[in-house]
Amino acid sequence: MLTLRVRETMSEFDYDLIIIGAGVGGHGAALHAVKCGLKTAIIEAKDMGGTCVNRGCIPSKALLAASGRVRELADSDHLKSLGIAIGGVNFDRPTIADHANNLVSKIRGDLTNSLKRLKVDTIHGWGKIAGPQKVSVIGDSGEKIYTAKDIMLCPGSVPFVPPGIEIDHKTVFTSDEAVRLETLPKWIAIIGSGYIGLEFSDIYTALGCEVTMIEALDSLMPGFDPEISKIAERVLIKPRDIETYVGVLAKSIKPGNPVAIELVDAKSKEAIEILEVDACLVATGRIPATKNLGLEFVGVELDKRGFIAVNDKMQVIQSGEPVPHLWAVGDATGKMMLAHAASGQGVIAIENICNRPKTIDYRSIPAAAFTHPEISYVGLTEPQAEALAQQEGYKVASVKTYFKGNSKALAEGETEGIAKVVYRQDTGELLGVHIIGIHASDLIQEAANAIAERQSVHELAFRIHTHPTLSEVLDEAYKRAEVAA
Ligand SMILES: Cc1cc2nc3c(=O)[nH]c(=O)nc-3n(C[C@H](O)[C@H](O)[C@H](O)COP(=O)(O)OP(=O)(O)OC[C@H]3O[C@@H](n4cnc5c(N)ncnc54)[C@H](O)[C@@H]3O)c2cc1C
Ligand SMILES: NC(=O)c1ccc[n+]([C@@H]2O[C@H](COP(=O)([O-])OP(=O)(O)OC[C@H]3O[C@@H](n4cnc5c(N)ncnc54)[C@H](O)[C@@H]3O)[C@@H](O)[C@H]2O)c1
Repeated sequence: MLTLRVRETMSEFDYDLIIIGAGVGGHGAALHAVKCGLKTAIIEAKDMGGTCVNRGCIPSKALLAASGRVRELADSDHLKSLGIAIGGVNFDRPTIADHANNLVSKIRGDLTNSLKRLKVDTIHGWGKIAGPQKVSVIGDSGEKIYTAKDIMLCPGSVPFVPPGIEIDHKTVFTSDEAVRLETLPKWIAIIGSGYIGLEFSDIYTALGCEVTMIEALDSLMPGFDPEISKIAERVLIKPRDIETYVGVLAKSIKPGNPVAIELVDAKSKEAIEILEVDACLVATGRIPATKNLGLEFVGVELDKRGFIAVNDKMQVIQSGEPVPHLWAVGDATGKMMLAHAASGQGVIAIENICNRPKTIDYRSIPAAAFTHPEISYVGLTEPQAEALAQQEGYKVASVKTYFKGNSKALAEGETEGIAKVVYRQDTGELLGVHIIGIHASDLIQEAANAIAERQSVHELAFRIHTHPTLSEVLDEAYKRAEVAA
């Protein structure tokens, strides 16, 4: 059946599927498309692997790994409590930067080869829709038109720089430059306390920089469950060389030596002060890279914020209706700006293209900040769960367990942190799990799997966990919830 279908489309179109953008969204979709027997091409204008591989997850995690070791080895009290004494720790900034750059090259090479091996055609150039089932690519040798039964848009996102902020890429820069770690400024301001602000404050402070963090909203790390944000502030901010401003807007930033940052009250817009620092990282969110995609040739308009509207099957939507043979995944859809969400959406789109209807379940997609210790979550925060419960007419409960009560955490001497489980009081259904503590990014997966299955704490409390492991922090939480429910 499948072979016949592919042969039919091959006679009619150049490809079964053309993907625009070879980030993790496009790459994940391409791998799955080949498994489904689709003749596939992927178009990339810049670097294979997109943001995650070249300017995002990969280099930032390499920097966090190296700077995390420095932090650990510099913590003489912690080492002493384990009976270890070392004579100080030295590091070499360029070698740490090389570690990140080399990892980027390796992973970009692996990703490119994986597409070659699977006979996915890689086309370099700017891809855009030229009409229904038609794509134009402008590359070094001019414009070429290709036809495809289905087209998938995966153009990703770029850093958002608020008006008034001038970027010179040297003294005032975004994560695109920060991941290269070309300097270690003595004093750096970080605008925004989201994922990037938090991860880079971890890197910079471990490597001896003084940080000033400026957040426009009323609390730091506003995206996390409020209880987790509070603990994160106590563990990741207060004990470190980090000064914070909340409810404060960076109204203008002028690059130079020093960098001048005009701070105003976020609500009243009253002037606060001019801050002078050595450098500034602007980490104020990301915007979709959706300009010049030729959407007008198929009558599609972007939403108000510039995202491509999609349904849960990843079909592009116009006026509430799916546009035939047009799909979009990844950051450009504005759902969850995470690498695994992008590739997960890609897989869902391919399943639907192959007539195996599937929808994406955002509730069960986990997220993590790779700080020391880490933060992770899946599902709803407690305030989100409360709001939903009020609409749907049930009550929400939550329980907490502490890393300081866990044998493995005690053995490691890493006892900061909690796991918080949010669930429906009537059925025990797990609604959200939030963790801050050592290896939180790995611990969250079992909760994500449980939420995907809409499991209840009544079932989860009977799952046997290995002893002694950090996973018992969650085991204990499920057991407490089962008793309380
Ligand atoms: C500093 C940083 C750290 C991050 N860390 C993590 C992390 O630890 N975990 C995590 O899950 N996520 C992380 N993210 C987020 C993650 O990188 C993104 O969610 C992910 O890269 C989105 O993938 P995508 O395929 O949608 O888009 P992108 O990765 O942005 O890829 C889009 C690609 O499309 C190309 N393109 C765009 N338009 C066209 C066109 N018209 N023609 C041809 N090519 C085009 C672009 O050049 C680009 O290569 C991080 C992001 C940053 C910035
Ligand atoms: N570990 C991870 O998974 C990871 C790591 C890094 C980035 N990312 C992804 O990249 C995206 C971008 O990260 P981010 O940290 O830039 O965005 P973010 O949306 O997480 O945080 C941006 C913060 O900046 C604040 N802000 C905006 N304008 C401001 C101003 N003028 N002055 C002061 N504060 C201001 C916002 O209130 C917000 O708290 C995230 O959405 C995330 O999905 C993920």
